[in-house]
Amino acid sequence: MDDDFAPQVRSILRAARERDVAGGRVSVDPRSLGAAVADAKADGRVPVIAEVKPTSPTTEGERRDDPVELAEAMVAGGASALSVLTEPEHFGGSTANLERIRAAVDVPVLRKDFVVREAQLDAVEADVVLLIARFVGDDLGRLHDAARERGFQVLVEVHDREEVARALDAGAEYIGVNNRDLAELDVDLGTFEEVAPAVPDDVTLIAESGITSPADVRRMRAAGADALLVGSAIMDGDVAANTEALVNAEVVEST
Ligand SMILES: O=C(O)c1ccccc1NCC(=O)[C@H](O)[C@H](O)COP(=O)(O)O
Repeated sequence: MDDDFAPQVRSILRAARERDVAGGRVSVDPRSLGAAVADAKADGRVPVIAEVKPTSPTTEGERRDDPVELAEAMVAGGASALSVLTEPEHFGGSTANLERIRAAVDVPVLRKDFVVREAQLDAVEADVVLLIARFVGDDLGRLHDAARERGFQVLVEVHDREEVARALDAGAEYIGVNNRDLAELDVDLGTFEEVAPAVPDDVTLIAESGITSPADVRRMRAAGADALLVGSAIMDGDVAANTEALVNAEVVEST
């Protein structure tokens, strides 16, 4: 299976498989992601999940600002929820960052990492955890159940319609379609447009990766996205202003 992935992704997976977790089982009382998305829609804001992403295999350099200050600026810019990278080797993240951010803000916080074993769910409390269908293979249902038993909401990330079917079999209530192809690391917003019709209306559907402008936001929303997960375009420059521009992408100017 790993041969299908770009070398950077194979390296991420190797590191994920080797990462140990000390400590006991977590039990989470989560802030509702569904309610945060619904509140934004009711206010005429685009539901944006802004990502604290210090670096990545496809980003040059690393943003070294205090992650809590970045997170607070994203919330000030209108983000409905945050995604926080906890993967240390390739994304400059940490579980400590997530703990500090979750204590500082009142919006739901997604733990963005590459969980491949049940024990890794216990690394830190978060409102939502990510499971990547392509990485966990046949373990998706078991890991989804294990995460739900701990109280987490679960975002299942998919890249094609076959993975949507597997996510639904696992009981997914939140599905993210990643526009970034983990085999090649190419980004194509057409992926979301192709896959979204396979997701039932009662699932909260999130468009992930490659969203860089208000026009991209409108394109993903027109294709059925309930919410958008945006990292690089928010992290590049003034994070509050960048978030605000995407959150207000559907505001019609009155003259
Ligand atoms: O972002 C990367 O370079 C990357 C490389 C390999 C595997 C995963 C990667 N990103 C993970 C993500 O899911 C994104 O951080 C997230 O969807 C935001 O994407 P973007 O808005 O394009 O930064």
